[in-house]
Amino acid sequence: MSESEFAIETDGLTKQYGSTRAVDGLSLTVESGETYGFLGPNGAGKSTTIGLLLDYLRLTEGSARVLGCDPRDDLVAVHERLGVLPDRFGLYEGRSARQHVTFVAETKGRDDDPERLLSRVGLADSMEMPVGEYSRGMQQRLALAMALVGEPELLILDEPFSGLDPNGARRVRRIVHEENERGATVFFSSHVLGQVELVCDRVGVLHGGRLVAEGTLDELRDRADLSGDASMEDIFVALTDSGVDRGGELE
Ligand SMILES: Nc1ncnc2c1ncn2[C@@H]1O[C@H](COP(=O)(O)OP(=O)(O)OP(=O)(O)O)[C@@H](O)[C@H]1O
Repeated sequence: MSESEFAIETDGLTKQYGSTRAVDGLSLTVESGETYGFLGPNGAGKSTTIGLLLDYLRLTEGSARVLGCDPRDDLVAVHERLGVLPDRFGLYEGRSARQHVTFVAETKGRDDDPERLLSRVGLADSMEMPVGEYSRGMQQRLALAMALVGEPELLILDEPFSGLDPNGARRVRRIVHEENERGATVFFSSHVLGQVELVCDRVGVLHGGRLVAEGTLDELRDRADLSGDASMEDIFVALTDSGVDRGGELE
């Protein structure tokens, strides 16, 4: 276990692509054991941030720590303790879901039961089918099952609700709850605001590569000057569409 109280810490994290600052001086902390929703409109920099946390991308400035480790130095150690649902995941079309999960378990040196994990994501009945025959939502759920292998300390999920029907989304919400109950930290990006509202302890709102707000839903409502029954969508629009100062953080 890490000695850090933070599962994720970034300080001035920046990624420059030519003239585009995809992530611009991002400083955020995700506490161990919390469920943190990383929200932002298309192009806000969510996937780029996740890529930097996982060292899939090289940062331009600043720093990141994941489970107390610098991902640039401790890549293998960090990845063993992580479950990741990437933005773009690759599957072997001719292989079954069972083979995919078994492969991940072997790679991580774990003995998870593939059937149990695939049941959790609702794929038990189709786990022997070639995944090339899966729908988009089924592939997404398989990718989540692969992320769950080895009871990771930290789950980093890029848009876990994309492509899911309401039943699939409900199942994923339940998994997020269960993983959190078992003690895992869950960090996920989304623009599906309703899902974020239902599962997150805290939310960070990214806009133009910068954190425009961070806090509990109640704190964000206050910051956006909205009433107590304002939805996550109201908050999101107020914070990303108005003149709220960029980079402000909640107390
Ligand atoms: N490889 C790249 N080269 C140049 N610009 C890039 C590259 N990858 C991302 N960008 C730019 O960086 C910015 C942030 O993109 P990113 O994919 O991180 O956003 P996002 O919040 O994940 O968006 P979405 O919700 O649409 O997935 C965008 O302006 C995007 O065009």
